[in-house]
Amino acid sequence: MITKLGRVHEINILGKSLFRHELNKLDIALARHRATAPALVATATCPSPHVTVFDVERVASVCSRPRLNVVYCWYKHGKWAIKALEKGKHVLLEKAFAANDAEARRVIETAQRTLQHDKVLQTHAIMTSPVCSIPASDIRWQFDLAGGALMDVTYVLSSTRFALDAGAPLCVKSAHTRPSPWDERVDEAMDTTLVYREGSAEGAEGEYNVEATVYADMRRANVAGLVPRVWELPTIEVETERALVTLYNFTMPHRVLYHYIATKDKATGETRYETHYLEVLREEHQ
Ligand SMILES: NC(=O)C1=CN([C@@H]2O[C@H](COP(=O)(O)OP(=O)(O)OC[C@H]3O[C@@H](n4cnc5c(N)ncnc54)[C@H](OP(=O)(O)O)[C@@H]3O)[C@@H](O)[C@H]2O)C=CC1
Ligand SMILES: O=C1OC[C@@H](O)[C@H](O)[C@H]1O
Repeated sequence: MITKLGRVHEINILGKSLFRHELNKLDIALARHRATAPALVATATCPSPHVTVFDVERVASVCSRPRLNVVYCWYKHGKWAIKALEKGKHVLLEKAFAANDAEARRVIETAQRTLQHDKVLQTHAIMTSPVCSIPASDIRWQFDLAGGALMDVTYVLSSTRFALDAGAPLCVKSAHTRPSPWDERVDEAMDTTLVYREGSAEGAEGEYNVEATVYADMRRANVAGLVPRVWELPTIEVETERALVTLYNFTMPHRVLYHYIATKDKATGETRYETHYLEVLREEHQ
């Protein structure tokens, strides 16, 4: 399930790189002539066996299929995108996504009217390093070098902002620190709740406020003094109205370290797991 693909104009800017990395998540593609469709897919940077190509004139009937959720359209016309949007599908459009101003406005108006974003209710991001894994001499502990847990594992903040498509937080609701044993000005751990405005990235007004908790710890105690908490590799949980999405180890998705993206459907209780290892992506793109 893709809960939110982003605004139409941002998708266009992302272009090929999004196509390359997101292709496996796409369900259908549209081609002007069914006969030429395989050739079109073959020219893609990373042809995916998961993409089914349909004659674009069939978009309305194809989009009636409930399991299809995203339509990738690489034509400079909005009419097919509008049909897909009318069926409640997300659309991924190549530039220019419309032939003229009026058509562009129709696409945007249709998207705003039909796309139902799964509203984000809250997020929780965590990243910890086991006690003794960072020696006392490390720059991460030095106040003059901007040391401290939140400064070092800032991924908890960047992932939160990514999930919420948000700019800087509106306010700090609470913040609890555990000072470093070597310098109390440096946070060894930080546990904070921030309020963000969803959609406020790059100066946008945004839509609604969301509470986000983050926990960063550079000297996390082992369980029973022995077991490092490997499950606290950088992880973010994003709770939406319909799902709980967990991205485990999103910064270092290597096979050795393991990672996953879990999507739990709140209605059915079912959880779907997927992995996107860097090595696999690299191999596929060579
Ligand atoms: N983007 C990413 O994925 C990652 C980013 N990082 C970031 O990279 C940075 C370096 O981390 P890491 O390589 O592990 O650290 P290292 O301890 O290996 O390197 C630290 C560097 O800082 C220099 N240094 C030490 N003291 C001072 C000082 N007082 N003034 C100026 N320079 C100093 C050292 O130089 P000298 O040898 O001369 O003492 C050394 O080159 C950190 O800021 C970290 O947050 C780290 C890991 C991953
Ligand atoms: O950037 C980083 O990524 C890996 C962490 O273990 C490290 O402390 C941090 O600097």
